[in-house]
Amino acid sequence: MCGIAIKCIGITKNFGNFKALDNINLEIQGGEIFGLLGPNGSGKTTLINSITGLSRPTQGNSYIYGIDSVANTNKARELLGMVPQETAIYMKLTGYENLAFHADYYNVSKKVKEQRIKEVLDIVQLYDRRNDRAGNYSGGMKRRLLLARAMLTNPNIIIMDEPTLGVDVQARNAIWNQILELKMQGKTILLTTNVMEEAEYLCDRLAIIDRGKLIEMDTPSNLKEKVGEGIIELEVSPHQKSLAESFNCFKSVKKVEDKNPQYLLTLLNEEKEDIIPDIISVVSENNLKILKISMREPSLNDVFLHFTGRKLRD
Ligand SMILES: Nc1ncnc2c1ncn2[C@@H]1O[C@H](COP(=O)(O)OP(=O)(O)OP(=O)(O)O)[C@@H](O)[C@H]1O
Repeated sequence: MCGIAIKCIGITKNFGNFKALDNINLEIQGGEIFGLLGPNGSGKTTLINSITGLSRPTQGNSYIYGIDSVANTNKARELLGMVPQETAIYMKLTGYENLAFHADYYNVSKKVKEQRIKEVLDIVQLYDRRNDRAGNYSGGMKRRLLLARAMLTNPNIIIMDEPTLGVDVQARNAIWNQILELKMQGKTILLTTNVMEEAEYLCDRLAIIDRGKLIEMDTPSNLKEKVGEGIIELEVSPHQKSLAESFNCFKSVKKVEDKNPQYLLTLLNEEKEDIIPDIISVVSENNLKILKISMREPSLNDVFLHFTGRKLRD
């Protein structure tokens, strides 16, 4: 479905005196994979709960394809599938029974129920294990069962709260592939994550969330471009504070950070290749020894640090 799938206007959420969300505005286009990237406690779950109508914002409104998700929660939810963070599964029921229960709850007609459950179990590769108790599934299998459940009613939008939380690399890759497959089918995906590799690999656009505020919103590559063209990591012996000032004089250096024992030099777009010999000269003029020097592309961690002054996972 094209158009604006999810829209938040001025979402603020207070818990007592604590402001968990502060005036969040965003628009997610149909067919996008959109990520909310932020550390633990930054407000990601609170925001998706506001979007799904699970929690009423103190101020502001969210719309799912134009339907107000608080005023018209049931109608908005018909367009949504939700993968919650907690393992909200009936552990004593089998995988199949969990889905059948959900299908009945959402009034999936008897005629299509069995076929649809088979389809979603096939997609998440749990069909062979359908008759095992969900309590005996691994962490990755439980998350895949939740994904199957979210897909059961074939919703246009799937919202996932930390889709790969606590799963191993193999299960993570399987979930990532399933998310990309959903995008190929034209679904809109909103996910939360504090894992930069996940955000980078999956998301068309990201909103950086920190302490309840939306700090920046763009594609991963544009966000990285906003930081700079490259990052040089330099370590010298002995570490000398005044060196940072010398690097600041280079015209292709945008910012120098002294993260003793390392200096981090963020580079501007031009002339970045020429800078390494200049750095080496300055170091040797000061009679210091280079222990390490390397240049790399900015990461989403650098983006987070740049915009918030903190690391994503401090
Ligand atoms: N029901 C509540 N009552 C009081 N404070 C709450 C409540 N729910 C969330 N908070 C607080 O709001 C802030 C945002 O929490 P939230 O769960 O949205 O963060 P998050 O970014 O999803 O974190 P995580 O990555 O750990 O899931 C936190 O400081 C949390 O303690």
